[in-house]
Amino acid sequence: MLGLPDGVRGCLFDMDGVLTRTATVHAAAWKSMFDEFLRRWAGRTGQPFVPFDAVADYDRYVDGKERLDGTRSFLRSRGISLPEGSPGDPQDAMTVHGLSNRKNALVQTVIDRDGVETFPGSVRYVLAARDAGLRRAVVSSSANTERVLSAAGLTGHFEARVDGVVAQRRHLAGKPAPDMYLAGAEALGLKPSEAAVFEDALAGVAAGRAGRFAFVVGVDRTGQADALRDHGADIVVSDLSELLDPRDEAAR
Ligand SMILES: O=P(O)(O)OC[C@H]1O[C@@H](O)[C@H](O)[C@@H](O)[C@@H]1O
Repeated sequence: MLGLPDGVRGCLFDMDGVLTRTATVHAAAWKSMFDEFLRRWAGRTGQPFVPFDAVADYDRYVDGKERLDGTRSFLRSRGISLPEGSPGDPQDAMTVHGLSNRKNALVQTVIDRDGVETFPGSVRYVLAARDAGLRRAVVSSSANTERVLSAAGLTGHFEARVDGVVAQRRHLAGKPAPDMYLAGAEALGLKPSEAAVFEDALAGVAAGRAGRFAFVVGVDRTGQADALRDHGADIVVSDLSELLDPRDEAAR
């Protein structure tokens, strides 16, 4: 049913890049923040300025991870060590929290200004899953999940949400650890062997694999199908509508 193996009773959807067209908003905000920082860092250290690559660096170090983990992971890739700082740090502070706060301000400005677009094929899939009696949760590293789902008009489509805010409150390890997806399955009353994971990020498919979920669907929006498979996707599609029965699509 719906392109899923028998025995699957629920779906765990990542949000940015799977349900909503917000992965590009995040990638642009990361680039803008890191390039500002890297210019300052080059001026301070005398090393050349090498910009953040919004595709390669984003996919490898940042995508799918909680905000602070993304900041730490990219800085580590450049051999840069900054103090952690604290959550209230100003946006120009040269700390992990300061850089992360700057990136979040950029994301929120764009979301509030431009709103959020969905992927129509994903919305059709979620509705088909509901009609088929499958349970549905959103499992996103983003602390802006509630805001994004609401701006996209999707809030009512899901029975549970495990996001960056919940993960912090419950001390859940971020993706690529499986903990957030395990919490999503639990919130739906399902075992991992009864749930499918839908992910566009390498860290996310790795989390699905690590949690031994029934099925991991890799959603390839950027031409990284092989990498999604290598990190744990059982199947890769470019849009969730590919998993829908064309007859159901015609009737919808
Ligand atoms: O900064 P936020 O909204 O808490 O989101 C954290 C991360 O959430 C993930 O869903 C995105 O793939 C990342 O790009 C993003 O950085």
